[in-house]
Amino acid sequence: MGPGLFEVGGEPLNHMFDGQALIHKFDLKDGQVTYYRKFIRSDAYVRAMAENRVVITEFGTAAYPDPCKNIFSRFFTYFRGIEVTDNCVVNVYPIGEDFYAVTETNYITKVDPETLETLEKVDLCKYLSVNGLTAHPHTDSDGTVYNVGNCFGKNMSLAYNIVKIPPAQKDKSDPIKKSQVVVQLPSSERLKPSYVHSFGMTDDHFVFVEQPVKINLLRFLSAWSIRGASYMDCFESNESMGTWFHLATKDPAGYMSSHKFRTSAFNLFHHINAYEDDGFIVVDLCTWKGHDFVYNYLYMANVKDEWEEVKKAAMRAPQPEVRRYVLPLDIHRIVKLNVQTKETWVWQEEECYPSEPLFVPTPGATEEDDGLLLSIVVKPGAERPSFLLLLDAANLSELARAEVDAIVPMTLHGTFKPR
Ligand SMILES: CCC[C@@H](CCO)COc1cccc([C@H](O)CCN)c1
Ligand SMILES: [Fe+2]
Repeated sequence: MGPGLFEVGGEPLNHMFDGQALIHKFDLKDGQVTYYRKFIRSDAYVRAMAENRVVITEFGTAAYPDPCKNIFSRFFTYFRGIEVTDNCVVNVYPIGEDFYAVTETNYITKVDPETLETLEKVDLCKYLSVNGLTAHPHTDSDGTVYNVGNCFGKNMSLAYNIVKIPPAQKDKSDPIKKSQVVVQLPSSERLKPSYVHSFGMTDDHFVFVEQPVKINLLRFLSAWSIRGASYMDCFESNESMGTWFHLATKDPAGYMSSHKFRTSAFNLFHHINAYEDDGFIVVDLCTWKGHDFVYNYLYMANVKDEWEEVKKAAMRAPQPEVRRYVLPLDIHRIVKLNVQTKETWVWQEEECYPSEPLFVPTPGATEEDDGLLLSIVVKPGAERPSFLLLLDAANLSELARAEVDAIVPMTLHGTFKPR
């Protein structure tokens, strides 16, 4: 899938993601490759061709009111709200035995993978409480499709919904009719959910990265009454949140509210990989440093100059950086991480909640980790619910514990005072 037409009725489409959806097929058969392509007959495309103008507002191009309509009908058009675009310019993927061309709104378009014909426009809002789904689903080996999308509904605080679409049905019914929201994730800011382009999935977990590129809902939900607003006008950067990682379990599906992690600000479009390793979730991402929206560099104007100039300008734009984040699944433990070798040592025990460990160096020590770690551990429900733990700071092996006959409420910080 990709954009194939950047001008309608002599009017340019402003942004790379506004181009009208063109589906391409390279057919490899008997040593021959045959290339086919066809414009998707989305409503956006069909109506633009019929009226010879941009009728449906695209990602970075606002549709202008119908010049043939009088001022009153144009006035009421504004208040009918946006006609969400179905220009499925981004990807094509299978759901059950069908193939859908998609963008990131609530409209997906069933296509015939043989003839590239446009078959049916499907409104996901009929089956799911989402305003859209990403163009990057994950598909399990059994054909179950998982995806995530913004949900502007409700009280707008549960802003991201992970959905599950079952595999092809024996009774040949449409799997989309059996799709469901399996996890709801909270937004860092009630009225400003993050733009989401993709997510991570391991055998047992979902990884959702909440980036500092925000959709200003007040602008988005009112924008269409303001002349000439497009989706791109509704984004803004949160300059203080950094980037948040959220985790959820897959089966049973559930948000892990205690597993929130935060790092420096970056734009994220594509997860590379995510897998589980020895109690950690390894997340590989293609990141773009900073909170300014990288899509601001993708206006067509930036690529219409002389090609050498365009290439120079592209090098001045933000550059992608592959990053690996390793998230601990069990965070009720004491971890030592050698930041050079990435080697880790762990002390943990079921239902134990250790305090911040205190380091006590061995007198005369020369090695930085030659000494003891002291931690006050709370073990709710145990016969002796609290103990002082002594660990060898070099490898976190337990040297001793002193159980006390009292419930020690959780502690924050402390100091070791030598005799
Ligand atoms: C304010 C942003 C709204 C979200 C949908 C709500 O979940 C994105 O909406 C569009 C609309 C048009 C084209 C696109 C393209 O897919 C972008 C590039 N992948 C996205
Ligand atoms: Fe993408």
